[in-house]
Amino acid sequence: MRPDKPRDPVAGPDAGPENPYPVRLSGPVIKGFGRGSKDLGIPTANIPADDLSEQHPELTSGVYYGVVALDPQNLSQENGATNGAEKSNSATLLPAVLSIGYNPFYKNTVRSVEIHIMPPLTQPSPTAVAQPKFNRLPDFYGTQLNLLILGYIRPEYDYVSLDALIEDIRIDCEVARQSLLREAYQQYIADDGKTSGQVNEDRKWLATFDGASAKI
Ligand SMILES: Cc1cc2nc3c(=O)[nH]c(=O)nc-3n(C[C@H](O)[C@H](O)[C@H](O)COP(=O)(O)O)c2cc1C
Ligand SMILES: Nc1ncnc2c1ncn2[C@@H]1O[C@H](COP(=O)(O)OP(=O)(O)O)[C@@H](O)[C@H]1O
Ligand SMILES: [Mg+2]
Repeated sequence: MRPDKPRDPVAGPDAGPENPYPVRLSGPVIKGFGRGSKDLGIPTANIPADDLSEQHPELTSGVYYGVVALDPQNLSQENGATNGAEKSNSATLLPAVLSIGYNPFYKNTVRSVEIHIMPPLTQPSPTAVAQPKFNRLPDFYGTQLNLLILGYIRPEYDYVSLDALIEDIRIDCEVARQSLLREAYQQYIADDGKTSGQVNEDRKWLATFDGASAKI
């Protein structure tokens, strides 16, 4: 059960991602149990978790933050995730908060990787208020998703109620946002012209789909 104590406003060191982060994950967006939008009002893009334990033993079950890119070739033109960009080769990098594990509140028997994509950091946060509106984009099932995990937030918990789970995910969104707004993390999303070699490599990887490098 979730411990009854206040949450830290940020997670991970201010200086930037610490070993083993950044961690790269990618896969096609698949169907989950259909609860994210329906039960919680919080859509999560699920990607396959089959090889996770072998490929990434460092990713223990829990909540993480990072940056995602969706393959622009597979997104419809009206999809908000492209920020109105044409159905072309330009990938948008967006902040994300995700859960890896068995969702103890729902007692799943299979592990899942579920990513909630947040609005750009330049927009006001819709989850900073007590009556949050979680970000909703047009559906993008089947689209390739690249994810760079930059830090760990907390373990997964069971909750006394659905409202308590939703409130903790709302706080996760705020922790992810405040964590990513730090200079050493923001450079993964917004190119300030000062990015170092490895950060550029990670940004390039994020925008690469099926061997083709998309423009960012
Ligand atoms: C940031 C974040 C944190 C989450 N934390 C928990 C948690 O602590 N315990 C839990 O049971 N589920 C947690 N979840 C998972 C939700 O229960 C899950 O998104 C929901 O069951 C939707 O599943 P679906 O994609 O299969 O429909 C979290 C999800 C997100 C996006
Ligand atoms: N902000 C968002 N973050 C993640 N997925 C979103 C978002 N907005 C819309 N979606 C869409 O909603 C789907 C997830 O909804 P969800 O209710 O969790 O269903 P499922 O159980 O199939 O994962 C995603 O696969 C994606 O197509
Ligand atoms: Mg989902």
